[in-house]
Amino acid sequence: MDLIVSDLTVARGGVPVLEGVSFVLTSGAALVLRGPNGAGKTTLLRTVAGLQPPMVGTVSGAEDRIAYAAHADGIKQVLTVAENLSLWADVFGQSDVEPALAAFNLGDLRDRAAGSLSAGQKRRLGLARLMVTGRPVWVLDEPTVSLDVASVALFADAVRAHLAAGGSALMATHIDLGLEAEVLDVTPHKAVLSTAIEDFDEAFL
Ligand SMILES: Nc1ncnc2c1ncn2[C@@H]1O[C@H](COP(=O)(O)OP(=O)(O)OP(=O)(O)O)[C@@H](O)[C@H]1O
Repeated sequence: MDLIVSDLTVARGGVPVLEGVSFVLTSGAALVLRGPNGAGKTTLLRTVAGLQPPMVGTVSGAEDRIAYAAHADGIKQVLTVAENLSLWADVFGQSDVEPALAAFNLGDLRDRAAGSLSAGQKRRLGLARLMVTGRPVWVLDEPTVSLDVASVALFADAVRAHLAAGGSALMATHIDLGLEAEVLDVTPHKAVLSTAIEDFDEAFL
C-alpha cells in the first residue's frame, strides 16, 4: 500500500507553514525532505504521522502503518536498553528484540539503564525501536543527530534493509546517508500567509 499525501497544508500554532505538498511513497522507497531551518519539515512529518491534523489536504495509507521517530522521546530512563525494546515490542504486538539490538550495536549495552546512556547511544536506542514496531512506514525527524560516523552507517544499513524488505521511509535529514532516495525540497511550498507574517514582523524590527 502506498502512502499518499495530497495537497497538504500544515500549520504550527494555527499559522500555515507549508502548503500544496503532495507526494506518493511506495513500498521499498525513501523520500528525503530538505529545506532550511524552520522551513516546516518537522511540522510536515508530524502531520503525516497523525500527531497533528492537516489544515487542508489528506494523508492516506498511514493508518496503523507508521512508526515515528523524533528525539529520545518515550525512552524509559529506569528501564534497561533491552527492557525498553521489549516494552516497545509488546506495544506493537512483536516479541523479538535481538535483531534490533544487533543492528544498532546495542548488545553490550543491553543491561544498562537507558538513563545512563550517552546522547548517541540513546539515539541508537530510539532508532532501534523502529525495528520492533513491525510497521512498514518509518517517519524520521533528523534521525542522525548525535550519531558518530559508525552509527550513521549502522542506521543507513537498517534503513536499507527495511526498504529491501518492502518498507518505506520518509525522513528529514541534512546529511547524505548514501541511500537511493528521492528528495523533496519543501522551500517552494512555503505558505503565503507564513511569508506575510514574517514580513510583518520584520517591519517592526
Ligand atoms: N509550537 C510552535 N508554535 C508556533 N510555531 C512553531 C512551533 N514550533 C515551531 N514553530 C514554527 O513553525 C515553523 C516550522 O517549524 P519546523 O520545526 O516544522 O521546521 P523544520 O523545517 O523542521 O526546522 P529545523 O530544520 O530547524 O528542524 C518555524 O517557523 C517554527 O518557528
